Amino acid sequence: LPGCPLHLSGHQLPACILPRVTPNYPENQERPSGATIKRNEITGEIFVARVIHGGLADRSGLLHAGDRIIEVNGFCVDGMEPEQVIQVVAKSQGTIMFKVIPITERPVHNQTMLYVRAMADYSPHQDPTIPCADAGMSFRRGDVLEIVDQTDALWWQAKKLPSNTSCAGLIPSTNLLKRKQREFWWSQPYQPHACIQTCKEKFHVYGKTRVQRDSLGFRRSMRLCRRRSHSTTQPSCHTRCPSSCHSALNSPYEEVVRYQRHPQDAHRPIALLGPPGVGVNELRRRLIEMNPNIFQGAIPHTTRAPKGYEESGREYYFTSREIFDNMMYNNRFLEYGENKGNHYGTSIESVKEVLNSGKICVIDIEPNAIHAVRTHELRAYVIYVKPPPLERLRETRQEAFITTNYYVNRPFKDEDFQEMEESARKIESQYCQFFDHVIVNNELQDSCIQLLTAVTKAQDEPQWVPASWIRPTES
Ligand SMILES: Nc1ncnc2c1ncn2[C@@H]1O[C@H](COP(=O)(O)OP(=O)(O)OP(=O)(O)O)[C@@H](O)[C@H]1O
Repeated sequence: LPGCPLHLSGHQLPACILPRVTPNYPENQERPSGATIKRNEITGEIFVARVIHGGLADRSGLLHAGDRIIEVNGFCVDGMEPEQVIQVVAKSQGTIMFKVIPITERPVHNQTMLYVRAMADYSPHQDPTIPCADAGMSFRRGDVLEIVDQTDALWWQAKKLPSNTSCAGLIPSTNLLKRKQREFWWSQPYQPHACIQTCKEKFHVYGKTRVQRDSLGFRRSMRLCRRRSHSTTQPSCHTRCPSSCHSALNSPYEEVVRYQRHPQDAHRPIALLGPPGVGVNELRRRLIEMNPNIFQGAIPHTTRAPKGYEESGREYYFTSREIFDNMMYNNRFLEYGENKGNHYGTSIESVKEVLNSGKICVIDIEPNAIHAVRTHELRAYVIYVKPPPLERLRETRQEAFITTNYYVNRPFKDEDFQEMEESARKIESQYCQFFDHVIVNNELQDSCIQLLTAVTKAQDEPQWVPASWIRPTES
């Protein structure tokens, strides 16, 4: 490998020969690239353990996993510890000469490209088991990764997208990361029913009531009764807190594919969510009002009796308790709940009805309904509305009003903002990997423009979506 300055790293395990990126190699600016080596403990022979995809060794085409290294720059490496081999490499200047016995049967790389969305955070420098931390790649929940090599059962090679580097990094395979998550899960102190605690907290956080404010029924009582039902009936972990309770058991990577909606296909519904009072309803209302021929909300079902001016199919679908229960048991509701003895729910059918009419359905959901809208059937585009920093909340919400259990339209107080921020932190910590887009609701006008742009992109531009939406028969 002519002239590559080498950097030593990976003091932990099987050693790395990692030519560190330097200005001489501008295309590799961000990460080390090269290969890792290992020693056969019985024979003392040194082998190339892994060649990093797109790194120097890979691009040279001269070193391959399984090659036996005999000499480095004339030094016989047999019997040396991998760290000593690295020392030799490190001291080399200019051209580094490897004498190798090539592996006789090179594995054939006929793997298809795999793209995944990370459902967990990972930091190689906090993982003592990684063969070489400097060859590792960190990622955060929600990142889309291109898996370029899965030959090793434990350590895959991947690039984070969008990527401007040719060089991959090591990441734990699905099985390995699952194992790590399980180990972490068991290492945590026992917390009795952590999931239900979350729900209670949620109810506490979301425990403000909202009156129905306009004839179009924005927001309706859905959020309200959802929250109330948390207080009256203790929800089961599975239905209410899937992401918090089962994260340790779920796959840490979700396979994704690039999906471009065909102009003749139904539009993707837009699901807005955010902490109480952040402005989800305001943004949704403004979007629909901007062009009611294009955007429409879903009409909820209710078991309550219609008021004089109400018409079934306009404000609500008025249904019997029997039909409501039936829909509930058949999982036909995205959300449902109870308020003052009446049941309310947003059904999948009511969303599809809007979509079938050619319009874009815009709904607001509770965070735990994300899983109900991220399905093959609906293919929703999830937009998270995030509060701006406290200072900006104080400045922008001077004329705004909040409706709580006790007050209708009272000015915001500092404690409302703090509650909003706390709730935002919780939502983000549990669900950020499912957000397709985030809008920081600072200036209302800007947020509306951002929302319109995001909604348009969701319909007209390719997006990463779960592969199961496109190949629904596969799990
Ligand atoms: N960016 C903004 N700047 C100023 N005021 C805003 C902004 N966004 C929303 N508001 C105002 O804040 C108040 C609360 O907004 P909204 O009712 O939409 O919140 P929400 O997220 O729907 O809350 P909840 O979950 O409690 O129903 C409203 O008076 C709204 O007009």
